[in-house]
Amino acid sequence: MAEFTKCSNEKVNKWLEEQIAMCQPESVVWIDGSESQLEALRAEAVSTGELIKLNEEKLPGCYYHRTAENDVARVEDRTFICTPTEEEAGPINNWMEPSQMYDKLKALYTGAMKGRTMYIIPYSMGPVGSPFSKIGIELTDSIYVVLNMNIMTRIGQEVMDVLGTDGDFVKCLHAKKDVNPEERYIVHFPQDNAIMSVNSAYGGNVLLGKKCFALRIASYLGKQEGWMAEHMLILGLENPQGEVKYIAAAFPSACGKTNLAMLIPPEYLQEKGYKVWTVGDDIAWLRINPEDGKLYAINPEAGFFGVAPGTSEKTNFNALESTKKNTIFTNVALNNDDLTVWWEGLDKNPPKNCTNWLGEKVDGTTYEGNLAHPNSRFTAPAINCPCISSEFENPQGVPISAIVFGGRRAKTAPLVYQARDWEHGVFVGATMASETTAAAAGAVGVVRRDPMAMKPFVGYNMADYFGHWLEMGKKLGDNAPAIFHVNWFRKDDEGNFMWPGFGDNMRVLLWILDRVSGKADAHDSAIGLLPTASDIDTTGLGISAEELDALLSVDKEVWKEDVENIKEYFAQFGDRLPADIKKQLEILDKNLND
Ligand SMILES: Nc1nc2c(ncn2[C@@H]2O[C@H](COP(=O)(O)OP(=O)(O)OP(=O)(O)O)[C@@H](O)[C@H]2O)c(=O)[nH]1
Ligand SMILES: O=C([O-])CC(=O)C(=O)O
Ligand SMILES: [Mn+2]
Repeated sequence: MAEFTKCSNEKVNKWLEEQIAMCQPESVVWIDGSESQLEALRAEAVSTGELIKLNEEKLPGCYYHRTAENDVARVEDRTFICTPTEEEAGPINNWMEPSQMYDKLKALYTGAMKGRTMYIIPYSMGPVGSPFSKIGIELTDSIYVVLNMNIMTRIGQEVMDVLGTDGDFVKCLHAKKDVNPEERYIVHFPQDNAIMSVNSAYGGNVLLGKKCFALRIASYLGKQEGWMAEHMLILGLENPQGEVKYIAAAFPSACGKTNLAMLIPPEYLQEKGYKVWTVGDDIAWLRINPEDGKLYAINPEAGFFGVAPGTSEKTNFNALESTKKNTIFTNVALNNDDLTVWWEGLDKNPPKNCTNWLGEKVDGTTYEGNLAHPNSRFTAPAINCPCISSEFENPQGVPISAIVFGGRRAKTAPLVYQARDWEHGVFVGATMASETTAAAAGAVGVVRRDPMAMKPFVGYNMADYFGHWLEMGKKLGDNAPAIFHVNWFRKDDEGNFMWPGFGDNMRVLLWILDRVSGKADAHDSAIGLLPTASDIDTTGLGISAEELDALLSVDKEVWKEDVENIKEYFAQFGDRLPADIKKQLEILDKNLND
């Protein structure tokens, strides 16, 4: 068995011994987080071709990587929640009895790291040492994973110092193996605080601090411990008086979280003094502060794992700026002449001498297909972001004034509406639906129900998760943030987006905050509280009153169809579905038929 240096925590040592015995790596290396160690790993990855060093003048500290053609997105049908009983995982998660799954995985991991190095990455989700942070240790045989985890989380010896001799940690094991999709598994054992990933090298499947820990395991812990782990961006909106209010928003993958989190207000609002500050772009951990009883959020991550295509100076200047140094690009196109990167939507100049995401040398100016994969990504340090919030490292988090749900709905959902109260808001979240995107393997553009944007990420029974939301509302009482629903993706009959989106979404955020502070009116409708069209500021937008009315319209017939779909969806939860959710469905049903 490969030698390894023991640490002062016996639980860690015991676990390491078992994993090393099973995976049989040739050598074992602790990641201490030092720049010299990371630099040596970058050089090694470049020497083997795992990474390509990009143009040092144009993209200092940046690297390029491609994953296998069959390994470019999360794989939901290979993702398992292995609770002791199937009931606990619930009807929308894949489940297998834990000991059976451990046996299956053991066969796959045995000898999986032969001839390779196992890296031990201690990492903290949340600022190191914050009372809200949690520690994981990921074992991996991929330098790419080490370097990405270094950007996405806080890693190294300082984390081991906080863990101490007796601290608990989430056990994360990743073996890249041979990326065989038939034997790919992303498995969570919530009761054991353990995650096992094998036969993939794609980010969402292998950066185990992110969706696996910070959402699936953390949502389970949150239910036990009375807090929430959510698929939410966090932004601060500063008004001309310099006051900042914070909004948390849950949208499914590739539905605009990173974009909204880094929004640049339209010019006329900038001139008035409005600003947006980014706290997080993907995940929020929310807790009730015992001192003031309000809901506070931290971003447990340290970087952005963002969708590259569609990111441009125009659509998301701040995200693009964030990728200008110390960033890893995955599955985008490479410009072979000057070693820079390109993706669809960056600009109108695809590189002529280009390597596409499949690794083929092509003429990018005439190539027919996508040069970058639609789910190609950048991994960028959050501190690169020009609008990173001064509260980004605040261990207490930021107070949340409004929660926003949203998805891609060509019809059905209006631009924005408000829930009547917390219970109704939980129902609005629970009945979210969205068209599928390239972020997960499978068909794109199919409407599916995605409660709170957590369908792929909830670590226990979804019905109990609704119950937990309701419970949190009871605890928050009058301090509960207002809840809204938005839809930037409504389409006209020709299939064009009706709302300009991006920076102009600020106009909707302003209505939301005006509602929170009691400055704006709303009128009740079958589905909730709708803005009066004149309350959405359309200055300089070039959108007519009729167009805005259409964006805010609620077609009862379309909604009635949706209700039938909701009923079917809820039926799978049987008696576990909370009574308050059933009651809200009856109210909606009645409102639509009145
Ligand atoms: N039409 C329209 N498209 C948008 C808007 N905001 C984002 N998009 C597009 O939606 C896609 C995904 O946006 P992101 O902000 O990366 O989505 P995300 O929710 O962060 O995705 P994940 O990182 O997968 O969780 C990109 O192609 C964007 O250009 C908008 O307001 N309107
Ligand atoms: O986890 C990933 O692969 C990327 C991501 O943010 C998502 O899919 O929501
Ligand atoms: Mn994102």
